[in-house]
Amino acid sequence: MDVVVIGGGGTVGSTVAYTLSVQIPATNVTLVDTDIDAAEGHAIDIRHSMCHATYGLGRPDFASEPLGSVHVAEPSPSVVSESDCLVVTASAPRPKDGDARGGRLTFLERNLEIVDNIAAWLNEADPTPVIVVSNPVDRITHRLWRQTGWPRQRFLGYSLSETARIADEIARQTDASPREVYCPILGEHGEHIVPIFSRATVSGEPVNFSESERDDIVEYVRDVPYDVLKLRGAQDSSRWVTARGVASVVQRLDDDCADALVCLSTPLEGEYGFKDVSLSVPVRLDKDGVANIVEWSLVEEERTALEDAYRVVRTST
Ligand SMILES: NC(=O)C1=CN([C@@H]2O[C@H](COP(=O)(O)OP(=O)(O)OC[C@H]3O[C@@H](n4cnc5c(N)ncnc54)[C@H](O)[C@@H]3O)[C@@H](O)[C@H]2O)C=CC1
Ligand SMILES: O=C([O-])CC(=O)C(=O)O
Repeated sequence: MDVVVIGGGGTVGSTVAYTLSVQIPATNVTLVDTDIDAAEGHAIDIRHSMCHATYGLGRPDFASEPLGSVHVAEPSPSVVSESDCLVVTASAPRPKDGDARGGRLTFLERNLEIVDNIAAWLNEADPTPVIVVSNPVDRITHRLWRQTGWPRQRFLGYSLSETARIADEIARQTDASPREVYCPILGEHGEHIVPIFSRATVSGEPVNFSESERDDIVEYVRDVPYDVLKLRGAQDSSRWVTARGVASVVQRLDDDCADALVCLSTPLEGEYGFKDVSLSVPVRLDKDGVANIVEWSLVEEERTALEDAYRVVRTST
């Protein structure tokens, strides 16, 4: 599989490249970045890390598999046309107040300019599935769709770290393993997340929380990326959970795994009664991106929260 990471010289982009090299060793990754030296520095380092696999150190099974590579390239439509998917992590540096809760929105104006620049060279290329990571992800996904003119089915805004965070918190509260927890999240990647507790399960069984327990869980999910930022220093965002989630979406595109649903942000044109907005909703994926959007029936509280997310995101898109 050939994956282009636009913003690949940065924290998340380079970690996506590394994670792909471990999770799907045959992947060829191309890093595109305005800071070409940073991208080259990461490409060399990750290529060296892959040599551990060729020697079979610790993972002899890799030795017989084809190995991909990691390279840099200048932005060009041909790089994109030759790829199976794009990951967009390009971003302005985090603004001063961007490490406080709600900080994703502080990137909005500068990242809209950045994706407009990217769209200007992308739209000469053949439409390719795009996983958008740059924040605020729902608005940036929508803008990139509008500016490229590619089919909306190609656009997948990445919001799955919140699903991982809620699984971790529910596991803690119920004394279960996070692997046994399922609680999908719709809505905005931000303050207006909409956890679908009515579909939550632990070890395959429905789970009930009181209103105050639900509120505590949601507050944890809203707070924790900013706690992580502050602990590590404001320029180091949640690279590990994000990169692993993005690599898993890339893998899912490759698997053509039609039946399993995943919640990602994609442009809506009437689904859930919304249009002119991108929000996370359940989608089936195929190699071209969104195969179809699934409309779940929601309980009243979830429906109201989703409508709030729509109003907030749409007015600033
Ligand atoms: N959706 C999610 O779950 C997450 C989103 N993010 C967001 O992802 C973005 C990237 O985060 P980091 O990697 O930590 O930032 P970073 O600052 O380390 O990396 C951004 C990279 O984009 C490059 N860049 C800027 N303009 C460009 C352009 N026009 N073309 C190509 N490259 C360009 C920069 O040179 C830099 O290397 C941020 O907006 C962040 O908020 C981060 C973590 C999770
Ligand atoms: O605010 C950020 O850059 C990080 C982010 O979106 C996340 O980790 O979910």
